[in-house]
Amino acid sequence: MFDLLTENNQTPRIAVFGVGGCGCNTINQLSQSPLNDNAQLIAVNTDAQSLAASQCNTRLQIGLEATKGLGAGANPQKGHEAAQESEAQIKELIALADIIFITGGMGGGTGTGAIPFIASVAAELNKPLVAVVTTPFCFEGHQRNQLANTGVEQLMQHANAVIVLPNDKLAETLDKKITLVNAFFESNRILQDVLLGLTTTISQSGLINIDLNDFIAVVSHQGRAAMGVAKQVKGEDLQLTINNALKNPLLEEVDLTHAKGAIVSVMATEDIELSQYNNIGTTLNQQLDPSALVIIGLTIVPELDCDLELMIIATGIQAPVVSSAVQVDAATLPPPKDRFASLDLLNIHDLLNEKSGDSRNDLHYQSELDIPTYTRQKQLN
Ligand SMILES: Nc1nc2c(ncn2[C@@H]2O[C@H](COP(=O)(O)OP(=O)(O)OP(=O)(O)O)[C@@H](O)[C@H]2O)c(=O)[nH]1
Repeated sequence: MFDLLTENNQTPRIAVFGVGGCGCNTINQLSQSPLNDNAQLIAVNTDAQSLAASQCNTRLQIGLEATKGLGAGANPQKGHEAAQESEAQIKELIALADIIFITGGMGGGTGTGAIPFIASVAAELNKPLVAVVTTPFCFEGHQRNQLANTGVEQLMQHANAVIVLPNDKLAETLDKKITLVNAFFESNRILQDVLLGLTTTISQSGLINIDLNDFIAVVSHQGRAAMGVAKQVKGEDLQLTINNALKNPLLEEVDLTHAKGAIVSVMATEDIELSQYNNIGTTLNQQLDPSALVIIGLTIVPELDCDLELMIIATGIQAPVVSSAVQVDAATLPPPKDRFASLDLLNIHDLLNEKSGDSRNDLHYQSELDIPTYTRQKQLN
């Protein structure tokens, strides 16, 4: 049913699980990107039809008995049972990797129920796991938002780090007139970029390396994680770039002073000055918990089209999160029933699959979303 890379080489083996409709969409789009050979994409779903449309080589249908291949019907309990039923296959896939990334949308049945279960299996096998999940749009209703919040809480009990990207925040960055399908598609591009950034960070050999052990040391602080990306254009103040990365509008508003660790990946031309490099470390140390472990990797990219690019992942954030999902005012919403039925999402998923097939050479979108250079360069090669 699946075939995972087992080659024993120096670079860590990364398994990227996309779970449920949203997770499978994201890794479908990710499968179009030039990923390192050490990263294996694994589509996991209860929905046989959606899985059949996946472009990933490794596909795992979970819970054949529990769901009959028809999805979990927005019931996280069903999603959990489905993953439990397929525990043996999940274990086998996790055992083959050194680090696990997992992505999906919280608020439905499969992702919300199965992602925390998969994270618990990884914890049992002592494999580090970083989750990147979305929370529903406000218009999806109070019920989905509540399911999503419960799912995130459960996930945090098992994952090393949980990066939450609220769909509303993703939408804020898009044109107000964007169609619903395009909003999902573009938000998947952002998810895709976060995952690509993560896998690249630990696969790349730089001048100052971030190796797997560094990465694990920082993500080992359980709790929320936040990730920001920014570019320093020529002549811009470095401080401004660092602040832009720390105040990434895509992420939940987290208080970084509670962060216990940070991984910083710097891409720069060979002109980078020692003082600039030091400045990044000093600024971050001022913004984070004084005891935070900060690791800064540096990769020289001679043909970089800006002075430098920063990717910051802050981990171990335990303080309450100001989340748009939590702030939903039930009184302003129509009756608390699920207005975003899974059937609608399925249709959207079909359209997204078609769209991701169409977009392989669509560099117009990429420049619009300011995809980091390491992604673009690989795509152009
Ligand atoms: N950004 C983004 N969010 C999505 C996408 N599809 C679904 N979502 C979000 O993820 C939540 C869960 O939807 P799905 O992933 O389709 O649900 P599921 O986990 O497959 O669960 P079931 O359909 O109940 O089996 C939704 O409420 C949306 O907020 C997508 O393609 N992109």
